[in-house]
Amino acid sequence: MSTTFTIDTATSRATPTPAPMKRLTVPAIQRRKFEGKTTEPLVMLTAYTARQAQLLDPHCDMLLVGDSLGQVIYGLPSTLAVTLDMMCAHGAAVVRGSYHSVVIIDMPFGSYEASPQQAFASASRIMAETGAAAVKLEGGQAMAETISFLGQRGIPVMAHVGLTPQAVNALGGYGARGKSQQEHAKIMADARAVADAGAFAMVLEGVMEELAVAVTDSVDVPVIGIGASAHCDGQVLVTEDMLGMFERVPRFVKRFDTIAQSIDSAAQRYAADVRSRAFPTEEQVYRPKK
Ligand SMILES: Nc1nc(=O)c2c([nH]1)NC[C@@H]1CN(c3ccc(C(=O)N[C@@H](CCC(=O)O)C(=O)O)cc3)CN21
Ligand SMILES: CC(C)C(=O)C(=O)O
Ligand SMILES: [Mg+2]
Repeated sequence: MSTTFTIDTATSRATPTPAPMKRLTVPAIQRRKFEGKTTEPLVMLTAYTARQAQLLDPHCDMLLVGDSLGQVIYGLPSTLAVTLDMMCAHGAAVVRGSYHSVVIIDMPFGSYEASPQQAFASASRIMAETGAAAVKLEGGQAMAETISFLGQRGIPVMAHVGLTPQAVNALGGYGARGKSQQEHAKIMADARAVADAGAFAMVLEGVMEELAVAVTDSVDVPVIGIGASAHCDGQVLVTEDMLGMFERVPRFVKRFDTIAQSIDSAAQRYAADVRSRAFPTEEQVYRPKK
C-alpha cells in the first residue's frame, strides 16, 4: 500500500491526500458581501505563530498577521517600531500553519506611506517571502492611489480605517473615533475612497456604532469590525486579547478564556515541583530497559 501526497502550493510541503480543508480565496471573501442578508458574518482573528495558526485556522475565514505583534509578542509600547523583517518572519510561520483561511499581513509603519512605489516594494517582498494572500495597510483617502497601484499589480489589499493605531501620535490616543460630525464625514469618505480604489475588504476600528452601521451599508466590500458594530460584515479581535492573556483590554474585547491564569498556575506548580525534586520522576528520565 502506498500513500499519495499533495504538494501544498502555499507551503511547498507534501501533505497526505486529501488535504483537510480547501483554501479560501480573496475573491471568495469579497463576494460574501453580495450573498444576501442571511449570510453569516466573516470570522477573522490575529495569528503570529505556526501553532497558533494551526489551532485557529479551521474556525476562521481570515487570519491576520497584525502589527499588534509589536505590543503582544515584542513588548513594544506601540506598533510604530514593528519592521518588515518581523512581519515576514511571523507571516511565513502563519502561512505554514494554515490550510484553509485567507492569510493577510499588516504592512508596518514606514514601509508604504511615502509612495505607491515604496508600498509595492514592501508588499511584493511580503508576498514573496510569506506566501500570504493579501496585505493590509492603514489609511483612507491618502492611501487610495496606493491601494489601486497594488491592486493593478496583483496584490490584493485590505484597508484599515477609523482608529488607525499607526497614527496614534496624530490622533492623540486610542479613543473611539467619529464622535464629531466632521470626523464622521471624514471616516465615511475614507471608507468610500478605499472601496472605490479596489480594496477587497476593510477593517473598521474603534468608531461610534452609528457610523459603523452607516459605513457597512455604504460600501460594496466586506467591512470587518473591531470596536465597531454587530451589523458589520465580519469581526476581528487580537487572539491574545480574546483568550484573556492580559489584565487590561480595550472595551471592545470580549474575553472567551482566561489563559493568563492557566499559565501563571502551571508555572507556579512547575517551579514548586523542581524546587522539591518532585519533577522529574522515573516517567521523565532515561534508564536502561529491564
Ligand atoms: N493587544 C492588542 N489589542 C488590540 O486591539 C490592538 C493592539 N494590541 N495593538 C495595536 C492596536 C492598538 N489598539 C488599541 C489599543 C488601546 C486601546 C484602548 O486602550 N482603548 C480604551 C480607550 C482609550 C481612550 O479612550 O483613550 C478602551 O477602554 O477601549 C484601544 C485600541 C488596537 N490594537
Ligand atoms: C487589530 C487588528 C485589526 C490589527 O490591525 C492588528 O492586529 O494589528
Ligand atoms: Mg494592525
